[in-house]
Amino acid sequence: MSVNEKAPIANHGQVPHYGSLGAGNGDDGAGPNSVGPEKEKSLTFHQVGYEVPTLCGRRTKVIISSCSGIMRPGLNALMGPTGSGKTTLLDVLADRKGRRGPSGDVLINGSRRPKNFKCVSGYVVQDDLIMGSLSVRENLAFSAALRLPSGTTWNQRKERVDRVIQELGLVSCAGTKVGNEFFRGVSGGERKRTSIGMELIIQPQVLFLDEPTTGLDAFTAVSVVKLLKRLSESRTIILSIHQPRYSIFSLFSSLTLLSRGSMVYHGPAQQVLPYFESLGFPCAEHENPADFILDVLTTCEKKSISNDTIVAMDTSLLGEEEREDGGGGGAVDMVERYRKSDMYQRTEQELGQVWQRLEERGQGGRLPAAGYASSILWQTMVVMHRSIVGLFRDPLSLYFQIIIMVIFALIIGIVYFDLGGKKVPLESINNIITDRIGAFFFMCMNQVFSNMSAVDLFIQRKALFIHENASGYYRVSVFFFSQVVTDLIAKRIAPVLLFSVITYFMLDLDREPEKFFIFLLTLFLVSISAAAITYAFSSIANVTPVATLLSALAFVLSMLFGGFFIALKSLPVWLRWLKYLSLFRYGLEALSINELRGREFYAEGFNSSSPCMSHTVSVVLRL
Ligand SMILES: Nc1ncnc2c1ncn2[C@@H]1O[C@H](COP(=O)(O)OP(=O)(O)OP(=O)(O)O)[C@@H](O)[C@H]1O
Repeated sequence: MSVNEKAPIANHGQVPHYGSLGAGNGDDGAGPNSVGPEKEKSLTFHQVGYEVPTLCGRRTKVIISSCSGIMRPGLNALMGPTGSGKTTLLDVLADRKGRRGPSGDVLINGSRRPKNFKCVSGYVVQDDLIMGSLSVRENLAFSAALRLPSGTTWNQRKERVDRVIQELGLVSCAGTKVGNEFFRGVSGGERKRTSIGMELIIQPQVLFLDEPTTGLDAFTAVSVVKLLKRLSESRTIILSIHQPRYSIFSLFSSLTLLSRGSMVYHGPAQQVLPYFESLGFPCAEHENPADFILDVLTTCEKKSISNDTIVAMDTSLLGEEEREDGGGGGAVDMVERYRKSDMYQRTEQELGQVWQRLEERGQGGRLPAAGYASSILWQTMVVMHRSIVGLFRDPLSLYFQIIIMVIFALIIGIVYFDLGGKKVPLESINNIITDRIGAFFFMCMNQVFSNMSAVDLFIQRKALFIHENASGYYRVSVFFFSQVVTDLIAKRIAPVLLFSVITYFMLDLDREPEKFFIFLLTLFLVSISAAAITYAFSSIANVTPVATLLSALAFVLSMLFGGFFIALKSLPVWLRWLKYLSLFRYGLEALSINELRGREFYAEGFNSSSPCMSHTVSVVLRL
């Protein structure tokens, strides 16, 4: 029994449910192009295109153009040679390409897609973006916690998770960690099924999958597509796929073929070979249909790119007409021929009727906007809980941060050990200030540069965040807040506390409790400010080296204008304002004033410069 059939959870009005998209599974002979009373129970797309600006920005590059069709409940495959636009079309249909770029209309059950369609549809990305340090069950529970309506009880959520685990055959590995690049977890097939399960939690009526068989061995790939076939009995599944073997191809209900961004076939998968044969491309008896189709399309594409390449091309794959006319036309011909086919005309006619009905309904043609299923507070709690669990499951970076901080504190403590109380030897009188300022400078430097470890904070999980945010798990602010708070408490604040205690007492700084807390607060603030700079670069950069270099540049400039290496008054006037941006300046000044203001130091000893050699002097230094 499918997940959908057993669903007992009431929809509490937060996530619109669009009802069944139709009972047919695409194998009932109706096919995607049939005209009939069920035609609106589907996803239809009308003249869909996608363009991106070129590098020079003045012109646009067309990635897909004028794609129209109908996807009914069943397994709808998008196929085509590499770079033909499968993923782009899938993303446009799933409303994942933003506002600029896509054109055309996508309708669900004959109505315009709701705003935030992402919240009510499922999308499984090619790379299986799931948290590796959590188990299969924990990942599914995370999805259930955020994507089921807020009125859902804890038991109902658990029940839904259990059912998905059973449905997808994940019972034996439910408690196993998914795994990541550092440690092995579940198998590739189990990981893919977990990704599918993350989306099935919300029982989407439309499920998109980008190349779900990539990276899987042949047997696992077949079992995953068989699973999808079973799930497609009650929902529309649209998947892009590159070159499936026959056992997978035979499971498809409908097939959409793309060539260089245009559709060259859209109809029942079983009719594609007769269609190609009618164009003069007969498939050999034992040839895999998918291989054959891609060979034909690739050959035609190559042919249209350059007539020179036809010399090296396997012309046996061309139709009779192409062989006779010496190879003109190519992919353009395939598009033109499809547009002249009965299949295309039938689809257009049916789409026309759907469109007409939409226009008759006037303004009521859009489905109610979908929203986030849970409140911002709940999202923050759930995402933060996952961050904390993830941190403690993989605590190496946390331990390392603490160990490095302790080592640095001990080094500073040893080098500047016992800077002395009130009384110092006369020959050290000059060192009272310089040693302290030197120690404070190194403390600030340590606090600032140790935050370089935060450059990965937003880069490491960027892909996961983009996917989850695009799928309507949580808001951007929720992710930002949860990541920052977890990182600050665990990796910034706790190590500073240790560092402060060790250095303060080893250096024997002023023992007044108030001064110790100001010292601690100053180091906290320096550390947090440096972390904030690193977070900013981590958010805007896509790769760690760029974020690291930008952070290092900011810190070095901050150090330069901190007043330690050069007196700020010696700087050129037009550069002096930079001191206001220097973390080091604020940190150094605060620590120095805290330690030195109002203190008195006594120096006593033998004065060698005195003409009277036995004279003893005492100096009182008041600051
Ligand atoms: N934002 C973009 N800017 C420039 N070119 C793009 C952009 N997005 C896609 N393309 C180009 O559009 C074409 C189609 O890309 P798409 O990823 O949709 O193809 P695909 O059929 O899924 O390919 P594959 O099978 O290799 O994954 C490719 O040539 C790609 O380089």
